[in-house]
Amino acid sequence: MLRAGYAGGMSADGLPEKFDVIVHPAAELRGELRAQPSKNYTTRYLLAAALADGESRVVGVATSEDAGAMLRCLGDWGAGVELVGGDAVIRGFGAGPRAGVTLNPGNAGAVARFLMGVAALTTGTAFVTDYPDSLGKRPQGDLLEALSRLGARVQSRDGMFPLSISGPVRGGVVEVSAERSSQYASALMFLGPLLPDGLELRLTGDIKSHAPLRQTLDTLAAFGVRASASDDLSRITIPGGQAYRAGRVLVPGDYPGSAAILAAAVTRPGELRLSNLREHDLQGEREALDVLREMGADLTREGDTVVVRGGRPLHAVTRDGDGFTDAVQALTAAAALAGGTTTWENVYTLRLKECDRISDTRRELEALGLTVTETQDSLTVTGTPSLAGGVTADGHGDHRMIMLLTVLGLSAQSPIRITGAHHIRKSYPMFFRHLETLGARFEYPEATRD
Ligand SMILES: O=C(O)C1=C[C@@H](OP(=O)(O)O)[C@@H](O)[C@H](O)C1
Ligand SMILES: C=C(OP(=O)(O)O)C(=O)O
Repeated sequence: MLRAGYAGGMSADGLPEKFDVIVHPAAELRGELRAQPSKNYTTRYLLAAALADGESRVVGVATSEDAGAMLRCLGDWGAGVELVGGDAVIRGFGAGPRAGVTLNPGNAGAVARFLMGVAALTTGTAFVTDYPDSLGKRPQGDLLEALSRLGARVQSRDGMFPLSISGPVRGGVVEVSAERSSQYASALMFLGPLLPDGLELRLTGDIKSHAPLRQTLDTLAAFGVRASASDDLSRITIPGGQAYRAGRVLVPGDYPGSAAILAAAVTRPGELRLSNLREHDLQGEREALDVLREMGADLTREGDTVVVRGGRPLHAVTRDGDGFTDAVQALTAAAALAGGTTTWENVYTLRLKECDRISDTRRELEALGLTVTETQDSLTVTGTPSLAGGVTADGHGDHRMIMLLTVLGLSAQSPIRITGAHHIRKSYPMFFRHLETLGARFEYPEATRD
């Protein structure tokens, strides 16, 4: 089976297997880029293609580790997986993934959760991860509870990996908490149409990450699955006995990763044209453009191309960050270089991602000399017009933290070293290469953390 992304030795980005990065200050960033394919649409389209009978083509798939994790797990479950040019051709297993398989979704939270939902179609699937300190610490209990209320047998280590799930289940009405992650509800949405009785989902708690839930509905529709939802998404109805319809889907550009490129471009002099970012897109991180504009950035749109004229002074904002959860780290970099004090509210779920993106951000920014405070569900940063740099920062094994620290390094007076920078490959393998084409300079010494 062909795999996306890193496959041992040197990877497609031409960088070593594990590396730190030394980020040199950039006088300016100038050039044109095409946004990489969306992580969240890639994972969804690949899964929906596997749940269809017949052959689907997912055009322009991401080459990130998370995409690779999904492809690997679907292959292990019995799907035919072939990479042809930039596309994935998937021969689906329909409602019948192989039983008795152990899946390893790597460090991919959404991939893991979506597959856990679908595992209720099997008479036993085990889940392990080689990231015990990251995915292994993320909570799965809300989804396991919903699955067990539907009649699945579940086993786990205190609601975390490693775990196992056995069906079959019939479906019906079920509650699932959406307070810690939307991925639990998305997981059940992928499962629902293939159950005899379908699913009447009741999302409980203060629902977080509405945008990815709408992307899941969008994906179901793209594969011919009927589903309806209340405006606030607290009730989602998926009739049972349906089939996913195989077909051809095109992955749109990735807003979360692009938010980091945009944050870099607005904070340095120069000009960037970033294409492949469609205007009417359900990715919540599209809002990053509005936030940067509100901060004072010169950012315009020409169709699917975003044009940035960088180096304008930025000022602080206060925003609810839940709608653009995967862009908060990128925007925090802009906030750290802006005048005034920025607060991201309603971002508690950031604590439950690849690292604790509230406390770990505070620690790293404080080490860079910034003033940062946190509450349970907010992060506040006071910007500085002049960042000294000259320090080593911990990437916390988290691609979004690495993006944040890289953007800061480009604006610092002395280079910043970021440990474990290879974890950028989880979502954006070409991140450093893309910035290099704009004029940034990096060194890639041996990694000093895993
Ligand atoms: O459904 C998805 O693809 C995702 C949902 C979000 O997670 P939460 O729902 O946990 O916020 C997001 O952070 C993640 O990167 C991808
Ligand atoms: C949190 C993220 O991903 P996931 O939850 O899929 O691991 C992310 O991409 O920032």
